[in-house]
Amino acid sequence: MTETIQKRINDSKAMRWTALILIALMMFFGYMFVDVMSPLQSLVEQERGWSPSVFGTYAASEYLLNVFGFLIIAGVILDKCGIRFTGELSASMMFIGAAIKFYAVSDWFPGTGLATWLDSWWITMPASAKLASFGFMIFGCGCEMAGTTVSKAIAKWFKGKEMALAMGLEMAIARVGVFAIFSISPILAEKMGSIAAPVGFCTALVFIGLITYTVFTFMDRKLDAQLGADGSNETSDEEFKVADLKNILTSQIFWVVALLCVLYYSAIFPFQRYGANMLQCNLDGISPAAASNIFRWFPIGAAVITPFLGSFLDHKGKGATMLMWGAILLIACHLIFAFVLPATHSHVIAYSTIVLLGISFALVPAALWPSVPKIIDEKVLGSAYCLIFWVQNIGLCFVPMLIGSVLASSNANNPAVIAAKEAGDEFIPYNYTMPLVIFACFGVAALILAIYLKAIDRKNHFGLEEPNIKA
Ligand SMILES: NCCCC[C@H](NC(=O)[C@@H](N)CC(=O)O)C(=O)O
Repeated sequence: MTETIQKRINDSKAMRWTALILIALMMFFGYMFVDVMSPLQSLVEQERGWSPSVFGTYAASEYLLNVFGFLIIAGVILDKCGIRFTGELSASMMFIGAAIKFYAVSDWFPGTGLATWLDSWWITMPASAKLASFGFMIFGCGCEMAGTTVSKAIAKWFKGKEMALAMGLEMAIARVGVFAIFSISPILAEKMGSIAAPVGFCTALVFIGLITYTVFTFMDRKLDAQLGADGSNETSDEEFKVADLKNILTSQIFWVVALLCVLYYSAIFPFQRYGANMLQCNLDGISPAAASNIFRWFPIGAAVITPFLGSFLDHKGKGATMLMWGAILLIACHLIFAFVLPATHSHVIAYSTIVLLGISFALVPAALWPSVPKIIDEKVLGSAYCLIFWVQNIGLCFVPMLIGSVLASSNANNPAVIAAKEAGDEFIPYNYTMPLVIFACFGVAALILAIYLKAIDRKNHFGLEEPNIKA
């Protein structure tokens, strides 16, 4: 008998890819909101009086509650209440946080009683920055919880199917969002004459994300009805217990993956903040805009390649090997930036290293996130994703501060930097060798963990090297 019977909603290609688009849109708009103010730093300083250090405090606020334990609670909520409730909760938190931040930077806020009160303490931090940081903190909790919920949702909908491709596409769509907002945000701010305009625009998009996720929950309800589950814990027959967290935290492979994740991402996201300036410092005479133009190929390159690597992983496997190659490329790129670029000032080397780094940034995320369901029991998958994010967020919160202080101390006696500062120049020609060597060291540690991961996978047969789709 050759006839195939479609049993469940996710057996239909059209339905499962529609589900993916609906949930990916929430992350697309979320990632846009995260970076909406990143290209507006000098404008925020002019309009609202945020100094660079105020801007730094505001940027760190996104991670604050997550680092102090919110992500652990988020994991429990996700495994106890399921992807529908947690997704709605996170999308709502993203919207509420975004709306608070929009109000804080809007013209309606100055002069209110709240603004006067917020201005009366910690006076170096303007009232608008305090309220915006509060909103961004709530948004950050929602966005990270959403990131893990989406991974668990994809694992549920694409189990035994194109799971890595789906996760790769979701990340690619989110990266396109970052790329898009870096171009749109300054244009909107200029055309509307206010930084509040792009923030308001992205707040509206976050609300649309809440709607698209709500539509997905109806599809997911149908899948659960077909699975015969009751909807409270959709992916497992056994009920999740908080005590199960102990099993994750005492699992060796969990720690290998979590540490690999924090080390790798600590050499990527914090580098993203300095990348354009690093290129400007090493390619004589190039403008900030020209440096950004080279640098933007990094996330967009990763976005293009990630789905292909995801598809490769689905059909051929080799997840642990991909993690190793991602770490090797990361080390090579940071060392080229540290030693070869300052010696050659070559645009060709700059471009090719950015492309190589983009390939690394595709290899590791494409292999890492779909590997988690292979090593962690389904009923604690949400908690595992959240705990990995938690460890990662600690790194993402502190590494930028480490890099900033290493950059300052390693340039304290740099004659070119001293001269530029004395002359009041806008452009300070920093030497980035030390921060880049630190990034490369993170890569070396990640590579050692990737090699170890491959070895324990071979011994314990987790299936990290095997394809997701069995022929
Ligand atoms: N469903 C998404 C999987 C994770 C994607 C990953 N993002 C993160 O790790 C975030 N925690 C980063 C952040 O905190 O900004 C990525 O590769 O973007």
